[in-house]
Amino acid sequence: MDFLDLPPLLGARGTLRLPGSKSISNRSLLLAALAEGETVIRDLLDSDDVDRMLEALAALGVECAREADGTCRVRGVAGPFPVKQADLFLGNAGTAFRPLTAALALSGGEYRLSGVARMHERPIGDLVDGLLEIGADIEYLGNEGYPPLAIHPGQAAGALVRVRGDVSSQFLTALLMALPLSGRETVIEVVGELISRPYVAITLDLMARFGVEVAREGWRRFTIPAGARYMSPGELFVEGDASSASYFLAAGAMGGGPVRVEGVGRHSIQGDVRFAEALAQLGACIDMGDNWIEASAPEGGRLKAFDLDLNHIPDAAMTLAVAALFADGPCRLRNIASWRVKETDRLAAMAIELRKVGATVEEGADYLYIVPPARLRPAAIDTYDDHRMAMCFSLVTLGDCRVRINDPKCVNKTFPEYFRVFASIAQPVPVIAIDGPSASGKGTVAARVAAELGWHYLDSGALYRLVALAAIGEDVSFDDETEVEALARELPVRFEHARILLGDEDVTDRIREEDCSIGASRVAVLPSVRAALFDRQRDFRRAPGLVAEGRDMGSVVFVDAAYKFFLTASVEARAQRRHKQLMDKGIAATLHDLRNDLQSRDERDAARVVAPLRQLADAVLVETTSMTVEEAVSFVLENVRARQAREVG
Ligand SMILES: Nc1ncnc2c1ncn2[C@@H]1O[C@H](COP(=O)(O)OP(=O)(O)OP(=O)(O)O)[C@@H](O)[C@H]1O
Ligand SMILES: Nc1ccn([C@H]2C[C@H](O)[C@@H](COP(=O)(O)O)O2)c(=O)n1
Repeated sequence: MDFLDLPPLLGARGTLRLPGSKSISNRSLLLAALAEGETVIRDLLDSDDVDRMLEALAALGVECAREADGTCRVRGVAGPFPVKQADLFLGNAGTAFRPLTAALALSGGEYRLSGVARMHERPIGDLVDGLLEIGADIEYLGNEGYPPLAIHPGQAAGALVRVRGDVSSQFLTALLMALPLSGRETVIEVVGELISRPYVAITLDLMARFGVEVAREGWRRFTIPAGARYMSPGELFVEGDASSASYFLAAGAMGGGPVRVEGVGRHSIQGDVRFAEALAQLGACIDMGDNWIEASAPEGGRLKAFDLDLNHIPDAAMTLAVAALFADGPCRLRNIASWRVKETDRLAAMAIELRKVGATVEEGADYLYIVPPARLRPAAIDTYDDHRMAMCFSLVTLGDCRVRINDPKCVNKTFPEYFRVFASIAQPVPVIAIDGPSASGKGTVAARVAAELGWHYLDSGALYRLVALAAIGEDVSFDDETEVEALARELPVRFEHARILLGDEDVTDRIREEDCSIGASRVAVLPSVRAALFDRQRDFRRAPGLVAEGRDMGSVVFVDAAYKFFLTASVEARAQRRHKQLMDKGIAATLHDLRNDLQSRDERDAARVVAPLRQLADAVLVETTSMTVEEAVSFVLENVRARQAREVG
């Protein structure tokens, strides 16, 4: 399984340009295709769902020319599609599948529409029923009520059509966009309460831009006038995606901010801009311009607990489920039953994954009740082939908590560049990685640098020494990888101030003895032991920062460390330092033996296949043979501070 590890963050701030709205992109493409004249669509979203729509339109005889800058020129066919036979694969793109079903039912041809397995689990029966009512001929090729579909030439002709509004507003959208093809006056009556109304508002707004004005009586009855024909508006700009904006606005509210998104603003036609209002209700500071929105943390720092009906912003509401983890009390998200028929059953998926990071969650038929944990827990998040799950859970990192996002490429559905853009506003908890050979002084220097900065300190070598000690205690051979790995996974270790406890035993000095030194370098060559200690080491990364020392801090465990050093000294100097260190502790050793032992450990550490000791190209060399401890500490601190100053400047 492909995955992406995201580090814990100190905060978020910055400005970004949003990708185009998926809803507007796919609606615009279809309307431009059915219209008379050429439409130049600017800032079209570049994503999987839009690709599916473009492929379908090409197969149906519509010329669409896409340019690198996000412009797409569509030569409209001025009515039903000219190609009368086609087999269309629409992936998991609901915004392509539903409207095309309706438009093809009125195009008088033989068509087959299919998608990925999940698309075949998403209901379409209510739309098909509406189309059958007006004379369309549609056949289910799999399960009744679900894709795939075969559409045959029918007599679809308008008049009166009824459609349910309480499962997906896309059914109504599909009928609205397709029915002008009949040329007759058609009335659509919504049965049941219409959900996600803002999405229908987008449809009506875009239809009007293409010259078709729909008369609306509340949200129950819509009349398409006789003789309605789509006419190209010439040029059309796609707004930034308001649902995608929600992750960044939430990041600003949860991570200090300000975070500004460009591409949507107070005149947006997308309902999800109202996510900003919801955030404001949680106490976030929101500012809005014509084409931007900005969010910062509440005055008191913490978001307020909430109980909200979120029917009007079903997609952006998912972001609030993660925001609930940052609230000052339990939160309720109500009226979100539509989540169950989206890319996955989002109610179930969200509940499962929120629990993984420590929340207590009650999952109702149409609500979630979320009790935030006192402290978030690192977890590997499953994303269910749902782009929004992946994007939402990236925000957990703002709780000083690392997360692993499984199958991160699912964001390609709507926002292929998401993680790159997220990284551009993220402020990771900084790491100073100090690697080097034995007895070079890296432990002494790292501990002092950490104390000076008030950061956390990781002595990664101690973990390998502890594994060696556990192996000695359990009489396990250092070469028995399976047994040693099991010990490494279960290691009952606690770091308490300057003391190290294994179980209840204080082993701070014991692990420095020679048998543990040699054992540590032997167990450290075992790949599964290194893997077993990987997350344990990464858990030391906490605000305000971490100084980590060892052999592979900069190369493997904290590859993204902001500051990397390679601290070394001649083997002679190191042997003398170790000799003095042992003498001071009253431990007998000869300089000759220590020198040999250091050399063989260095060779083993440098020669092993996994995570060998080496100086990285991006690590600053600290050659300490003729430096005092104080000089080495000052060198590291000055280097870090100089770079911090450059970054701020
Ligand atoms: N620049 C230095 N000059 C002189 N002595 C030093 C210097 N740096 C460290 N020392 C001393 O060398 C000894 C070994 O240092 P330390 O234990 O920090 O090394 P290390 O690289 O962490 O070793 P190991 O990898 O075995 O854990 C300590 O007693 C320390 O005080
Ligand atoms: N990141 C690390 C840290 C240590 N080791 C190995 C190599 C050493 O021989 C042994 C003990 O380390 P020390 O306490 O001397 O720093 O553990 C490693 O492979 N990777």
